[in-house]
Amino acid sequence: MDDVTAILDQLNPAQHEAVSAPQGNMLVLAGAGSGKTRVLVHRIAWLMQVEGLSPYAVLAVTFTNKAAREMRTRLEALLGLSLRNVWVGTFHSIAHRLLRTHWQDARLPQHFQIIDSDDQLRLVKRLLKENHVDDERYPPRQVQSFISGCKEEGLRPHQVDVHGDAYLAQMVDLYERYQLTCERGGLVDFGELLLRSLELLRDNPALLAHYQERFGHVLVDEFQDTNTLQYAWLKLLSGMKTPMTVVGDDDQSIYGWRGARVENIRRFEQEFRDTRTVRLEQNYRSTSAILEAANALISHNADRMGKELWTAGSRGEPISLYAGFNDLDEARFIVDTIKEKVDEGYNRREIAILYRSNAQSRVLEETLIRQGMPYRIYGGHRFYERLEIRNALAYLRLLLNRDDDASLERIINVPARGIGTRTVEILRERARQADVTLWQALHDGLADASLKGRAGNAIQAFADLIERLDNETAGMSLHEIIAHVIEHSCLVEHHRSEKGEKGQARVENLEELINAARAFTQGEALKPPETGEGGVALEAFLSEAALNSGEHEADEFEDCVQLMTLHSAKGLEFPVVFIAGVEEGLFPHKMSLEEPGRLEEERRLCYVGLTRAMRKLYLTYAEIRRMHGKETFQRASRFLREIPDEYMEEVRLRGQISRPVTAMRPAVGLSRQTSVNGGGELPTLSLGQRVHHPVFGEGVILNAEGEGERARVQVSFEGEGDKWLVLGFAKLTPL
Ligand SMILES: Nc1ncnc2c1ncn2[C@@H]1O[C@H](COP(=O)(O)OP(=O)(O)OP(=O)(O)O)[C@@H](O)[C@H]1O
Ligand SMILES: [Mg+2]
Repeated sequence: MDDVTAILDQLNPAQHEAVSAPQGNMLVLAGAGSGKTRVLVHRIAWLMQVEGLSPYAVLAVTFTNKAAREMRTRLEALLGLSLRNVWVGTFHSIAHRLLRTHWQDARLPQHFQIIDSDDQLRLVKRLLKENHVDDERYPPRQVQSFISGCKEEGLRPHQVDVHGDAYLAQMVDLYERYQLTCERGGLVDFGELLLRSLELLRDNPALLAHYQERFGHVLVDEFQDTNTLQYAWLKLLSGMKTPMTVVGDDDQSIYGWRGARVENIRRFEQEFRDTRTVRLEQNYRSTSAILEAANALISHNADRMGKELWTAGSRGEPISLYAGFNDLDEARFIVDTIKEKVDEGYNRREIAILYRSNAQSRVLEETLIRQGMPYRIYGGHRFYERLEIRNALAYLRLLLNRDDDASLERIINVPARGIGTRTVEILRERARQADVTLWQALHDGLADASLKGRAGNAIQAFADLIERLDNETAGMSLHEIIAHVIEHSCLVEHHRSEKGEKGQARVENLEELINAARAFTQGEALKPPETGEGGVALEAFLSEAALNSGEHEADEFEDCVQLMTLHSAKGLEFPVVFIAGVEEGLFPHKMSLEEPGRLEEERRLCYVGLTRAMRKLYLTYAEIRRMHGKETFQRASRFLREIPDEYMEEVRLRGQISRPVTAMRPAVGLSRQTSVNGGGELPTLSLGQRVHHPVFGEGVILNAEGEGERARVQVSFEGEGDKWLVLGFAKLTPL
């Protein structure tokens, strides 16, 4: 009985009940950190150990592959045996496994290929062109999301009701052609994995019976984020007979924008027979200050399923709130505080920095790198490794050096301009034979007319574009060059037309690259360049970017700070958590303010963020942030006001040399009328104030540091950009 004791030992009575309940349908509905995932793991162990279920008979669905690996490890530890045969995975990985095993029944070629969303988009564009469909009326991204949306709802082209609507009929026609092309090429997109495996089971009664027989129990974590298709898939697989255990939290439903249906929780209770609903109310993760703050925040949402959460833990430290002068100061505060925490004895991996938008990581990453603090971006790429950033950098590299083959290949058809892989192969072959670079081969091919027709025109247009960008940017400053190139190469437009969060994030990242360039020339962020303008600065900037992307890479097992978006933090926990950029427009994200229901989803995302913290939580925001290439004044997020004061404490600066002096720091929510310096003969200035300079003209004070004679201010001048000026010398007049 030792093993059974191990399974039940570390559970409270409600968890105990859930884990050891007789087999049947069960819904565990409970708030964050109440042990839902723990219950799921222990229930699997119980089913195997006590109910005698074979490892082969368990199907467990998790949200990420990492969660699946963790679940397997924890199970092996509980049961003391190796469990390579258990089916634990994400919906996609399980569907994939089914299709690989039964490719014939699924009417797929044996070596079918999975395509990602970029491949999918390329395919859609080709179809639009081949069929002479106007891509202004039917933007490729829209067609792509229409197709994915249909698949998520389980709809094949003939099942979409067009109601005589010509526009919709065209969409459906494209969907049909897309599907035909995929069938011919043996291509399977992500949505198809699920839909195809659903159809596989539905249309093969013998196979379905086999799996229904085989799986003795189906378990699902993070059930609140399942979509319509996933729900249908579970329903089919269980045949409403195989018992299911699902765990979830309606307050943590954060993927509505991707088709997740929180209603699935209620549907489950209604549709699955004799569902036992268990509520867990004790939170084991966080201090009571953190938990109460999260409870208060989420209470601002209407239409919740209602759950109570309490903790027996201590109140702990209050949540620290820090208002940075700007995003850089915010990052400095975070990294300095992390250093203190490490000195206090925390491991770096116990500390996480969470943010709403991907682009926010750039300033944080640079500050971490500068301070020699190893970090890892969880569930995503580091800033300089992101696809859109690498594309932009490839254009810039090509401006400096046409012979950079890797960069040329990377962007020759990005955004798509009709240069196919065959043309690129011809170029490559030519270059190899003549022993020249691709750029050279391309020119030779145009000169001797061996590249002609449509391909020739497209190549010519590309060569012209690069030359034109080069000419147009001559004499520009670094950030202007970058702004010009990302705009006129149409990279921004390319991603802007992408629907949803992903495209938005890519546009934000590109804009963030302009910010990086500005900061670079001001010597704020990366190493300051030796020489000032244009090409030289560009070269220095590109080298730094290359270094940033490779050199400081921490390997997976190194003890390093964890950076991730709030979305990817779901299900995880860390002793120390920072949430950066808690500002209106950023979090809640401005996109969410336009669509009904989205604000509540942002609030749930905030609830997810707060409840990741175990012992200490920091919320930070910047009063001035560079966004979309320019400085904007930011307001503290409404979410901060929704957390009662009693759980929060404002952090003020402790007057370190590398930071602005205390007197300059405006208090949270107060006006910025704080004195920049107290010196008698110097003018009294405040952040955000307009000033006049005899040479640079009018500008706004963005930042300040140092004291007395040595105090410096950063001023954003119209037309002159940002400059740091020493107050003692600069003749600034307040306006
Ligand atoms: N009975 C218990 N005794 C001690 N610690 C527990 C108990 N139950 C859960 N925990 C611990 O509490 C923390 C939260 O548990 P778990 O991650 O399972 O919660 P969850 O409900 O899945 O959270 P989330 O909603 O964030 O996914 C974990 O560190 C877990 O080990
Ligand atoms: Mg969990």
